[in-house]
Amino acid sequence: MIEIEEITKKYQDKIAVDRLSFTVRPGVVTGFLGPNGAGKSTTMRMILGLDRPTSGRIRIDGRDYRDAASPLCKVGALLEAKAVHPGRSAYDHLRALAATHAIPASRIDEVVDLVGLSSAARRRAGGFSLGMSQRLGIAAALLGDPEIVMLDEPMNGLDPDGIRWIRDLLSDLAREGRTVFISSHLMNEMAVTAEHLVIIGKGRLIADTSMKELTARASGSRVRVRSPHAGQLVSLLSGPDVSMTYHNSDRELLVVAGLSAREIGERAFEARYVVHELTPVTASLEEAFMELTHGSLEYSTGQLLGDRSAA
Ligand SMILES: Nc1ncnc2c1ncn2[C@@H]1O[C@H](COP(=O)(O)OP(=O)(O)OP(=O)(O)O)[C@@H](O)[C@H]1O
Repeated sequence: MIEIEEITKKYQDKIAVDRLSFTVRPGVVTGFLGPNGAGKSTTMRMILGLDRPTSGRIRIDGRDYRDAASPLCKVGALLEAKAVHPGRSAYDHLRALAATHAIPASRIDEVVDLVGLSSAARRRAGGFSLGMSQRLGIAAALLGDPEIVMLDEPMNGLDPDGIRWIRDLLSDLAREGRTVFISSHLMNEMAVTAEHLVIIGKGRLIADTSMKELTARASGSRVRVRSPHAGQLVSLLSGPDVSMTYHNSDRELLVVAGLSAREIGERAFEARYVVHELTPVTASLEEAFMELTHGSLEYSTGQLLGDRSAA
């Protein structure tokens, strides 16, 4: 378990992380989301003890990470895939890491196999593609068979096969009871990989919620209605708290907010209008994310324009 309590990180005048608190629990994959510059990498570096919070406290299974006797076996992390000596082979890179923790050579073979690098393990890591470097970084993170796995943008550079592979790997690790914490910009991938989400913007917590709750909350009560009487339904359903989107390109389709599918169906039935579709709309993670982080973007287009007009 990772417990973050009120951490703040300042770089001179810049507040990168601002009184952030959340807990990452074992047994589920937790996604860490936020727009560029939100403070994700800074938070991950602080969890690993690579950066010190200006204030606040981080505990790993109840203790400071720096107190752990064998850090690689406690937390396996991938922060920067390209941070590997370019002249070393993948195998030698892992062997050097293993030596610091008395990890046997058999474990190196296991992780190399697990990440699908067996045929490339003797090649220089400097010549690796981003996808291969990611696999090597993940192998290094898993080397100590850690209870906690923390990966910064692990899907970066992976092809669709690679993404599916990492998705399955992360679910397996969580199912084994490990704590799995991953950041990603790929919303749609996060939607099918993470069960729980921590969303930050400008260093602050925006949401700490399950994927299901988040998309349900963002979807509101929109309903897709398909009917040959869509025009008449607009008049029938209109009311003070109801808004409707009528598509010029598809005259049978209506999207209604403010009424449930049940209410719409009953009213249409009473007025004897045929309805071919009544679908409650669930927001995609991307839509939910945009809705939540709107206003938390460090460099949004609107903000840039605003800054210019003020100058
Ligand atoms: N060493 C540093 N010195 C000064 N400012 C920094 C430093 N590291 C990070 N920052 C600033 O802190 C803020 C958070 O950066 P961070 O890299 O943690 O964000 P992020 O969410 O990981 O972004 P991205 O998704 O773009 O990687 C940014 O405004 C960044 O410019």
